[in-house]
Amino acid sequence: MKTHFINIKNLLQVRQSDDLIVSGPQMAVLPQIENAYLSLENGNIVDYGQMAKFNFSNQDRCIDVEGKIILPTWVDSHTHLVYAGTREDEFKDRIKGLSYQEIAEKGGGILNSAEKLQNASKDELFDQSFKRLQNLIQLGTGAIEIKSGYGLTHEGEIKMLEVIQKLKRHSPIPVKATYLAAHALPIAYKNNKRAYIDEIINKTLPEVVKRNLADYVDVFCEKGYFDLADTERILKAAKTLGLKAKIHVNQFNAFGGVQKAVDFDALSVDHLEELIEDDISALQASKTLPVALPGCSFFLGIPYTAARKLIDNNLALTLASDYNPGSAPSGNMNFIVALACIKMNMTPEEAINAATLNAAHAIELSDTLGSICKGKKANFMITKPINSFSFIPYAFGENHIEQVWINGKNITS
Ligand SMILES: N=CN[C@@H](CCC(=O)O)C(=O)O
Ligand SMILES: [Zn+2]
Repeated sequence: MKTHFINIKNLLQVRQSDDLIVSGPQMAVLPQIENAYLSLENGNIVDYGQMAKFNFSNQDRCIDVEGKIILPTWVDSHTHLVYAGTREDEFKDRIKGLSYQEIAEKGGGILNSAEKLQNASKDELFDQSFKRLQNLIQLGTGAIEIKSGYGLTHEGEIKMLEVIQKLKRHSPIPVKATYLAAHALPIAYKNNKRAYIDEIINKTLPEVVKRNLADYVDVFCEKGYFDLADTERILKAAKTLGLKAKIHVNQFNAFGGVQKAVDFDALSVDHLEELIEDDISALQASKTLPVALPGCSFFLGIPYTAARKLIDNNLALTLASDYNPGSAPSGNMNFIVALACIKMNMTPEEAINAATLNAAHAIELSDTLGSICKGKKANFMITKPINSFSFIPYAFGENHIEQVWINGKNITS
C-alpha cells in the first residue's frame, strides 16, 4: 500500500538522484514544488509532483496536509551524543568569566567528561545516549554521526564505540560512528604525549578497524591539544588501515590543520571558527567539506564560522550541532539552522541545503538521504501550518515541526 501526502503547501529540497551536494551559488537555490503531493511505499519515496497531476488507487492511504510544508529531515554530521553526566558547574564558571581553555586547565572540560564516562557502566551510557537520540529524532534529525573521545583510554574509547554500535542497532535513523582518537591528553600521559599517540596507533586504532567499530577517525587538532605532527601520525595510520578522517580543526587557532586534513583527503574539516586565506585555497583544491558548528560559537561566545566567505568562494558548506556537554549542549538542528541565518548571514535556502543535502554528503549518505528524491529513504518532516519555510529560522526557539516521518513511518510522539 502506498501513502500519499496531498495538498502540501511547499515540498522542499526536491532533487534528482545525481544531485549529491551543492556548493557556492547553488546553495542559494532550494528547489521546491508548490501545492504538491508526495508518495511513499516500503519506507521509500516513490513519487512526487504537482497536485494537478496526482493519481491514486483505492487501496492507497491519503493524508491531507493543507497549509503545511514538507522537507527532508535534518542530518547532523558532527555530534558527541554519547557522554556521561553533564557539566553545568563549568557553565557557571564560564558565566563568571572563565574561558573554555581556563576551565580545561583546571581539570574541567574533556577530562571532566572522561572521568564521568569512566564511572558510568555501558548500560547507563547507552540509556542516557538513547534518550538523547530519541529526543533529537523528535526534533527532526533523520541521520546522525556520533564520536567517541571521552574515553581517553583504550578501554574507555572501545566502550564508547561499542555503545555507538548498540545505538546503530537500536536507532530507527542511520548512525555513523567516529573514533575520536585524540581529543585531550589524559593525566596519565601528561608528560608523554608521544606514548599516548603510540597507544592510539598501535593498539586502539587496529582494534577499532578490526572490529569495524568506526566509520571515521577524528583528531582535535588545536593548540594545547594535538599539533600538526600528532595529527599527521594518526591520520597516516588511519589511512593505512582504510579509515577516512573527519577532523576538529581551527576552533581557536588556524595554523595549518585544514591543509593537513586535505593532504589526507579528509571527508570534512569541522569547526573553522578561525579561518585564514590558505584554508580557503586548500579547501578549493580538495573534496574536503567545511562544516560549521554555530551552536558551539553561540554557547562559548567565540566567533562564528565565516559562512559567507566559504560560500562566496564556491565551497559546499555544511552545518552540524556539535552536540556535547562542554561546548554545545544542544543537538536541536532547528536552532542550528536559525543561528546560521541570524549569526552567519546564511539565507534560509543556504542553511537548509547545508543541514540536509550537504550534511548527508558529509557522512556519505547523500545517495539515500538529504533530499526529496525518488528512491531515497522517506525521512522527512511536516511543519505546522506556516507561511513560508523562512519562518523556521526566523521564529527561532519555537518548534515548528508537527510530524517526523522515518523510513515511511510517523514516529512523532
Ligand atoms: N573541541 C573539541 N571537542 C568538543 C568539545 C568537547 C567538550 O568540551 O566536551 C567540540 O567539538 O566542541
Ligand atoms: Zn566536536
